[in-house]
Amino acid sequence: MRPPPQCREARVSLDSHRRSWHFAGIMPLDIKICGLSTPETIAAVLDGGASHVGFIFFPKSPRNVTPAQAALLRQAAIGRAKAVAVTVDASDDFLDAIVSQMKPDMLQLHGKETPERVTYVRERYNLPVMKALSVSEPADLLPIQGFVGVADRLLLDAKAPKGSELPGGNGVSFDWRLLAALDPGLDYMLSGGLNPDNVGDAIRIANPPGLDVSSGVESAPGVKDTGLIRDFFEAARKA
Ligand SMILES: O=C(O)c1ccccc1N[C@@H]1O[C@H](COP(=O)(O)O)[C@@H](O)[C@H]1O
Repeated sequence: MRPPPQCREARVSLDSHRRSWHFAGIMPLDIKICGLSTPETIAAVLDGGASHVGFIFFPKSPRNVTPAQAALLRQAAIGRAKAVAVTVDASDDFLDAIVSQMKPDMLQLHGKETPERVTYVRERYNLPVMKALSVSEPADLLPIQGFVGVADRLLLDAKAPKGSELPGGNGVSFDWRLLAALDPGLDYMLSGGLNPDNVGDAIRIANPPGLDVSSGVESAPGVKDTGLIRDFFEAARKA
C-alpha cells in the first residue's frame, strides 16, 4: 500500500540510479515525458529528472519518429533515463525494426493488445512491457487483473475522444479519484491530460507511483516546450 500523499514532504531528492524523485525517502515517483523528437527537449527532460523518455512510433501522430531517428535521440538518455518505445498494435516486423535499431529499455503497448500478446512480445524481445489501458469509469479498471503477472507496468490513460485518430496524446484527463484507492497489484503510471497546472492535483488525488505526460508540455501538437517541461517538473516537485 502506498503512503497517502500528505506523508510526502516538500524535500525532494533525485536518485542517481533510478532518476526517480524521492519524497523524503518514502516512495519514488517515476516521471515519463513522451513524444520526444528533438535533442533540445530531451536535454530539458533529462535535466528535469525524468525517469523515462518516450518515443512514439505511430505514423498518424504529430510526434511520430522513425526507428533510426529514435536510435539517435535516445543516446542522450543512456544511463540517465529509460528509453520507451510507444507502439500501437504493432506487427512483429515493425517491433523487430524498432528493437533492433533503437534498442529501447522498455516497450509501451498502447493499442488493444491482449495479455497473450503482451506475454509474447515480452518473451520475444526480452524487454519489460508497459501496457496502456483506457480509463473513464470504474469498470475500465477490471481488465487490470488480466495483466497482473503478465505486464511489467500499466499506463492508465484517458479514453480517446470520439473522432480522434490517436489512442493517446489527446490531452484528455479522466477522474483521478478512480485511482485513489487502487492497489492494482503491479506498478503503474497515471497518464492523460497532465500539464503543469494540474499535475499537483493529480499527485494529491491519485498518489500514483508514476506520471506520464505528452501534449501538456507542448506549445503546439508535437512541439515540446522546454519552459513547460521545466514548469511541469517544478509543479510536481511542489506537490
Ligand atoms: O502521444 C501520442 O501521439 C501517442 C500516439 C499513440 C499512442 C500513444 C500516444 N501517447 C501516449 O499518451 C499519453 C498521454 O498523452 P497526453 O499527455 O494526454 O497528451 C502519452 O504520454 C503517451 O504515453
